[in-house]
Order: sequence, then C-alpha cells, then structure tokens
Amino acid sequence: MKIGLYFGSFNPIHIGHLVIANHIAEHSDLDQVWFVVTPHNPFKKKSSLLDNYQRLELVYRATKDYDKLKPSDIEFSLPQPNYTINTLVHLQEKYPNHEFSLIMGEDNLKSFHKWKNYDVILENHDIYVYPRISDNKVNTQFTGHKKIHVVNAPIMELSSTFIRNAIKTRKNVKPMLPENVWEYLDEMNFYR
Ligand SMILES: Nc1ncnc2c1ncn2[C@@H]1O[C@H](COP(=O)(O)OP(=O)(O)OP(=O)(O)O)[C@@H](O)[C@H]1O
Ligand SMILES: O=C(O)c1ccc[n+]([C@@H]2O[C@H](COP(=O)([O-])O)[C@@H](O)[C@H]2O)c1
Repeated sequence: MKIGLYFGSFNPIHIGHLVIANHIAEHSDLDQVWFVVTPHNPFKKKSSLLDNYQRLELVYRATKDYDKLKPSDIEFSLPQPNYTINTLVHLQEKYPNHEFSLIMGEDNLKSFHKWKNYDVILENHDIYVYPRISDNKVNTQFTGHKKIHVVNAPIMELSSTFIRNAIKTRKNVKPMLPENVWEYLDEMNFYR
C-alpha cells in the first residue's frame, strides 16, 4: 500500500489540515494518509502543547468518517525531540510492504534542508508538497527534484496558533474546526 505521512503537532487539528489530507488522498496515487501526531517537533518549544493523547483524540475525531485518513501515534514511543528520519526508518521496518511518502506544506519545504538527514529522506521517499502563503524561497536544490511532487491543493490559510489565541480571548472559532473537534475542545476547556 502507498501511504502518505502527514507529520504535525496538530495542536489542535483544524479544517486546513483536513482539507489538504483529503485532497491528497483523493487526487494522488496514495491509498491512505496517516496523520502522525508529533510529541515534540525539534524546531518548536513544547510549551502550550496539549497532551499527546488529547491531540491524538482530536485527530481521531476529525478523521473517523474518512476511510482513507488515519491517526498515528507511532512517534509516542520514539525518542524526543522527534526527528522524522528516525520515524521513517522505524515505520519501514514495522511495515516492510508499505511504501511511505511525506506530505508537507511549502513552508516546511523551505526549512527542509535543516532537517536531520534530509538527503537520506529524499533519497528514499517521495514528497508531496502543497502551496502555502509564506515568505522566503524554496531552496533551489529542491525545485524540479524528481522526488518532489507539487500538488495543486486549495490554499486554506489557517493555523493552530491563530485558533489557540482566538480561544484564549473568547472568540468563536467554530467554523475553523471539524464540529466534533470543536465540541471536545469546548467541553474540556482546552486552550482557555
Ligand atoms: N492551513 C493549513 N493548510 C495546509 N497545511 C497546513 C495548514 N496549517 C498547517 N499546515 C501544515 O500541516 C502540518 C502540521 O502543521 P501544524 O500542526 O504545525 O499546524 P499549524 O497550524 O501550522 O500549527 P502552529 O500554528 O501551532 O504552528 C505542517 O506540515 C504544516 O505545514
Ligand atoms: O527531522 C527533523 O529534523 C525535523 C525538523 C523539523 C520538523 N520536523 C517534523 O516536521 C513535522 C511538522 O511539524 P509541525 O510542528 O510544524 O507540525 C513534525 O513531525 C516535526 O517533527 C522534523
């Protein structure tokens, strides 16, 4: 099976993430998209991060009605901070018959040359990149690279940071989240 790995903090997952994952699952040769919930991104501070299992619960709720979208807790048992190369090696050993690709926004491709062993990742995996509105240019070594596939997905400029800040200041964020995710955040008083 061909699996697209969508790595993220998902703090919380929002409809921007869901629209992209669904678009790629429907319009590429990937059979499934796995949302890999990352306990600790090496480039980010851990503060204001909801518990791993709560973020996983939110991803589970957001994806449960979509056959091709699955939550993954694979990084919970791996050393932190989570370097993507380690996760890919682990997954390939665990599922030797699956072919794993990465899904990332253009913003992540811009810093991809700073990731641990990015050249090894690129040698062994395809990367599906979708457009995002951001500054800076993609490193020229990646433009036109045979492993990098540009996906013509819709641009949904939302961010988890914006949503967390809005909740803190008591703004209504309901349309930016899947309904059952919003209900859970509200019920649990998260990010207030
Ligand atoms: N609105 C969006 N549309 C498409 N992709 C997104 C969007 N927001 C985030 N992503 C992508 O989803 C993945 C996971 O992102 P992440 O969990 O960091 O979300 P975020 O909204 O950017 O969070 P934060 O604001 O906390 O940094 C990353 O590859 C990121 O590029
Ligand atoms: O492996 C690396 O060096 C590396 C550097 C920066 C980010 N990542 C991963 O990229 C993913 C996107 O993170 P985020 O927090 O922007 O959603 C997350 O799974 C991180 O662990 C990985």
